[in-house]
Order: sequence, then structure tokens, then C-alpha cells
Amino acid sequence: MATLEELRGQLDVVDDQIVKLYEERMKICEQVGEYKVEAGRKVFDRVREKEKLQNVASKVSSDFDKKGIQELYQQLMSMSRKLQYQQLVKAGALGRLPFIEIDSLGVEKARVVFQGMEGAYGQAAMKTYFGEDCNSYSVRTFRDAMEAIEEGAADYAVLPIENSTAGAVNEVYDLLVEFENYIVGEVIIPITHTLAGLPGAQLSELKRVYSKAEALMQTTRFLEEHSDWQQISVANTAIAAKKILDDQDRTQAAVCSAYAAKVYGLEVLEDNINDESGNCTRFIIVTNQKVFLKGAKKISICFEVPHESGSLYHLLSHFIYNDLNMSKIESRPIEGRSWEYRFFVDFEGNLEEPGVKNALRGLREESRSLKILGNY
Ligand SMILES: C=C(O[C@@H]1C=C(C(=O)O)C=C[C@H]1O)C(=O)O
Repeated sequence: MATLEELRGQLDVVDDQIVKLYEERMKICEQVGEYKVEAGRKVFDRVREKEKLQNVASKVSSDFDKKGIQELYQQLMSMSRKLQYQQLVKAGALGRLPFIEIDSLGVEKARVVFQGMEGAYGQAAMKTYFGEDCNSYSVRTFRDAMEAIEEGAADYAVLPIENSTAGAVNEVYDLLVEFENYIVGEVIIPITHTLAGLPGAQLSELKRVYSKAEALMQTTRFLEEHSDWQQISVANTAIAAKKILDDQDRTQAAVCSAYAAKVYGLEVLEDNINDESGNCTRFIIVTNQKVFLKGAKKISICFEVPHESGSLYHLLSHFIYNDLNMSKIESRPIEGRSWEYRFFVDFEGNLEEPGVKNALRGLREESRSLKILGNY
């Protein structure tokens, strides 16, 4: 029997041949890339790759090897595509209308819309980003805010996208796909909920609490101590506070900010009732222009993946290969297509960087409906 050393010697000989052949294959792929740049052809040819996988599998005998050679070829062809995307990007073949780099958002003259009403957390986020005295107005729903931007009634909308305790604001994710609006900024603000009631109201007399569904979720622990209270969800925390004022019913209270309580003349019956201290919400700034600020360092995109095993894995390989750091991934069901999903990915980078361009080129070809939601 051969010694381990001898066997390793044999492997080295075979590997030298594989490495040489790999280089040879990639050189041919480079020529294919040149042809595609010239001819304006897409890099990814799904049919050709499928045939190739069947063909190589038919040339080995055991099932184990069939699976192995297919995995190997998937990787080889994936590297081949990545090389070709680089060639296309170098040749400036980016496709689609580009985003335009700008120096500033011109926030001084901007008209800004937020969802909710006076006292809403969205208003606090807006003031943090655009300043205390910005020219603003409010609308009832997230959709109304998106429409205002699309129509040009407002220059920017401020919308919540994610809370550190309750997670994603699903509706806003879906609206980002539906509307041709883009993210140009973000702001994170602390969310400290209080329980607010009519002046002089006692905890012991309460029967109902009103708030936004997310706020009720973020204060579950406190509310569970009062399980006899009926929880009613309304569009936002400021609406809840206003309702308490309007109804003049001492058995009702709202989960809202201390700011909203003050705006509507309520008394804080219990301060800071969050389950988690450090609860905060990330708001995005949205506009209808395809622009990004100079020096922007985060990109949000979304795409659909074909319903095949390994498809998400292969799409994410574009981030790894181009050294891009993914900071978030989220999925949402696709309307009308049960059990199929759209993925939302945030990653660090600027649209001007070559690695970002390469990755986007690959994702555009290999996923369905890639949309760049913004660079900010
Ligand atoms: C090399 C090509 O480009 C891509 C890579 C392939 C490969 O490496 O074999 C096959 C099909 C294409 O998706 C080609 O079109 O032939």
C-alpha cells in the first residue's frame, strides 16, 4: 500500500494539472467576455449552464461524483461570470439609468412629509434630520407619504423602516418596491414609550390602552402586568394620545412618547415602559430622484430569487467575492406568488466603487427584478 506521502505526491501532480486547466479555462472565458462586451450580450446563460451541468454529470459514474462534479462546475462557471462582469463594468456597460451623485440635499428649502400627526415619532425623526424649523406637513398613512413624494407635493418623506425591538416595518419595505422613490438618508432616534392618560387618572381605573401595534409590542412586559386592559391598535402613537384627549374618558390611556403626551395635554402615568432600554427606530429619508450624496456608505437593494435550491447562496456570493460587508438581510413574501420571496439587503459601499459595480452587475443578471433602493 502506498504511504500517505506518496499519495499526496500523486495528488500534487493531478492538482497541478487542474490548476493549469483552470487558468486555461478562465482565459477562454475572458475571450467570451470580450465577445459579449462587443456584441452587447448578457453574461449569464442559464440554458448553457444547465446543459453543461448535465453533461459533466453524465461523464462520471457514481452518484456521489455526479453531485461533486456539478458543485465544482457551478463554482467554476460562477467564477467565469464574475470575471466577465468585471470586463463589462470596465467597458462601462452598466445598464439602466444611473444614480446621480450630489453634494447636498438642499434641506434648508425642502418640504418634508411625515406619517402621523403632531407629536409622532416620525416628526421627532424629521426634526433630528432636517432641523427644528423645517417646512413640513403630515399625512395619515405611509402610502400617502410615498404618494406625496412621487407626485412632488413634498421633496422628502421620513418613514420608519426598522425598530431595534420589533424588527422591520414591513409595509414600508413593500412600498419601497412599489414606488419609484429612493432612499437618500437615514436617522436613528431613541424610542421611549410612556403610558399617558387624562390628568389625574389612576392606573387602577384603566380599562383600555391605545397605541400603534409596534409600540404595544415594544411594551409587552409592562402591559402583561395589566392583562385586564384591552389593547387597541391605531395608526400611530400620536393618534392614540389625541384620542385620549378627545374622548375625555379616564379609563383610557395611550402608549406614546412624553412629547406626544405633552402636545395633547396628557399626564404621564408611567414613564419609560419599554421592554428593552435602548429601544430605537431607524427612519429613512426618501425622495423621488435617483440621487445619492457624495461619500454615501450604505446601499440598500432588493431582488427576487428563482425558486431553485442554492439560488440565494449564489447571489450572496457576489458580496463575498467583491469584499462587500452585508449589514442586513430581510425577506418579504411576493404578492400573488405563495411561498416565493423578495430579499432586501443592506451592504456597505458607494455606487462609484468598482467592487460595488461588479456585484450589482452580477446581481442584476442573476436575480429577478433587482432594484437599487438607494445609497446613503
Ligand atoms: C462562458 C460563458 O459565460 C457564462 C459562463 C459559463 C461557463 O463558465 O461555462 C457558461 C455560460 C455563461 O453563463 C458562456 O456564455 O459560454
